[in-house]
Order: sequence, then C-alpha cells, then structure tokens
Amino acid sequence: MELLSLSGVSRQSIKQLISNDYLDFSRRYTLDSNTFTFLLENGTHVSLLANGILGINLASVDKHAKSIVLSCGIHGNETAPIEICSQLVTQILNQSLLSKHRILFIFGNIDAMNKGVRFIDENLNRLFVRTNAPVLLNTYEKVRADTIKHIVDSFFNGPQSEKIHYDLHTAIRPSKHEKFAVYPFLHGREYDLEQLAFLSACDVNTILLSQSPTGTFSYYSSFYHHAHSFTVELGKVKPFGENDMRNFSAVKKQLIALLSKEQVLLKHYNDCPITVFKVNQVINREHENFSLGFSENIANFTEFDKGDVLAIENGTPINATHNGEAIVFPNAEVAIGQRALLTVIPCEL
Ligand SMILES: O=C(O)CCC(=O)N[C@@H](CCC(=O)O)C(=O)O
Ligand SMILES: [Zn+2]
Repeated sequence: MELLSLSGVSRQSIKQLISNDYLDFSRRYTLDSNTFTFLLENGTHVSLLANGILGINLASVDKHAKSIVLSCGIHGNETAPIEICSQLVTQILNQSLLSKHRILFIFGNIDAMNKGVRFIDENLNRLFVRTNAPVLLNTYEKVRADTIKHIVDSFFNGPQSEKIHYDLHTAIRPSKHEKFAVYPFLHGREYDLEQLAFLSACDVNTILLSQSPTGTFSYYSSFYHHAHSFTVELGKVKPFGENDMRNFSAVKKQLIALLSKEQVLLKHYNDCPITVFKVNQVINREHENFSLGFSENIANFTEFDKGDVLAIENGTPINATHNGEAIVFPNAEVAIGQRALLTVIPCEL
C-alpha cells in the first residue's frame, strides 16, 4: 500500500477520515503538515503528531492523570497489537471510551505494516539510542526512530505524572509461555510490583528481567524518562485479519480500565501466578558464519542443559551454562552485531 498525500484535503475531511477508520487512515495517508488537532464533544483533544502517532489529551489538567504510551507495530508484521490499539483509538474517537489520562498511541513502522514485513531496511527496535555519531545511511527506520523519540521525549517531558509505556509485540515463533514481558534493565531502580500485577491481569504472567542496556523502545523510555516500561509479547505473529481477538480479551479489558479509571483495582503481586526469569546470556551474531545449535522453529522457553550447544560462531560453540537454561527470540538471520538469541534462567524478584 503506497502512502497518499493529504495536501489539498480539507480539515473536515481529514477529521472524518481519521474518525471513520484510524488504522486504515494511518496505513493510507501521510501527514504533510506538522500536526493536526481536533476536539471531541466530550472535551478530549486529539492530535495527529506524525504518521500513525496520535496524542490524546484531557480538556483540563488533572493531577491524577498518568502519561501513557501504547506502542505497537514497531515490527510491521506484528498485527494483533496494532488491531488492539486501533480498537482503543476507535472507542476514544467515537466517545464510547473517555480517557482519564494523557495517551500517545504509536503505530511504529507504517511502511513495514503495509508490506507485511518485520522491517524495511533495519530493525527499528534496535535504534532507540541517543548518539552524536554521524548518520552514515539514513534508512526508513532511522528517520522513523528519530520522529518517535522526539515525540515521546516531549510527551514525557510534559506535565509531571506517572509515566507508563507498554510496547506491544508478538513473537516470531510459538512460545511455552504464550504471553510474556521483558522488563528493561533498571540500573538499580526498583521493580514495580503493581506494574507486574497489572501485566498479570492482562494474562501476561511471565516476566524476563533484562540485565543490560539495549537499543529497544522500552529500554529508551525506561532509561531516559523513568517510565514503567515493558516490551509485551502477546502471542505469535499473524497477518492482519487472522488474529483471534479472543486471545487478547484480558489485555484489552485491562487497557480500557487503565485508560478510563483513575486507578485500576489489582490483586496483590504475591497472589499473581507470575513466573520470573532473568537473562543469563545475550548471544550476538558477530560473524557471517553463525548458526543455531537447534532447530529454527522450536518454541521460546525451550530448556537446555549445561554444556548443550546453543549456537556455533565461526566454528566455536556457545554453550548453555546452567541446567534448565531456556532460549528466547532465537534468530540466526539478524544483522551482524545484533542479538541472535537470549537465554534465561528462573529467578526470584
Ligand atoms: O520473536 C522474536 O524473535 C522477536 C519478537 C520481538 O520483536 N521481540 C522484541 C523484544 C525486545 C526486548 O528485548 O525488549 C525485539 O526483538 O525487538
Ligand atoms: Zn516485535
């Protein structure tokens, strides 16, 4: 799907296009002017800040209002989260959902969404870094990451309030824990048990504690803005229209509660059936000659024993260091220098 220009289209028609079908609008049209804002009858301010990036603001500042970023489509073929967010936007625009909080809805990689692929030139979810290094090649994703970072920075630098970011994904392969979340490395800050109880209410009962900085979007908002941030994996990648939305009813219900209530009522963390893992190894592909030590299509969280070969790089094996060490996100085809798999081991919080 080629993006169409909005130049020459009246403001009223743009408002109608956005309100009729926001996902379709985002996939079809490119925003030429800087921003486009309109007001709903219930007082909600809606601002289109860039292609696929929509800000929702309250009529008046409320000291309880949280600042919530819901991102999806950072990988273009991970469609279920895009459909969930698009349904939430529709409910806000048709005023069946009144948000009590500031929200930023982000469809990450619009071009990749339109082509049904993970990315166009490079993995967008490795580009959430701040650097002064000269840009050698301005890929679609580099430009998009800059736009997203800029908008997220001004959103989180707005009114001081609780900051939350759920970056919603689906995984390439099946998983022994269908829904799970990556808790970015906190540099010594405390884990937030209420956040984990919220994720549990969303049916996300497996948490991976990252142990080092990364270039992911959730790490970016966590590190630079001290937001409660997570990469949330909601199931397996499927094309648009093929997701069984019943699998996401808990997450959708909880997101609606989060947006529409001042405070969501949650179980205590100790009463949630949460399993916690910590990252044990981050195995990067450093050479052309790199292969996995197991079949490409085994499920995430498949366990290995100490000494088992997890990958072979330039003839050198990389082994599991613990019994029960499990693999997550294996992908031998990543660009050189990027993460080819994670391994995790169970831990306590
Ligand atoms: O299924 C896969 O191999 C990839 C799924 C995915 O996109 N995962 C994220 C995780 C980000 C994080 O570690 O926080 C990614 O790889 O970008
Ligand atoms: Zn993803």
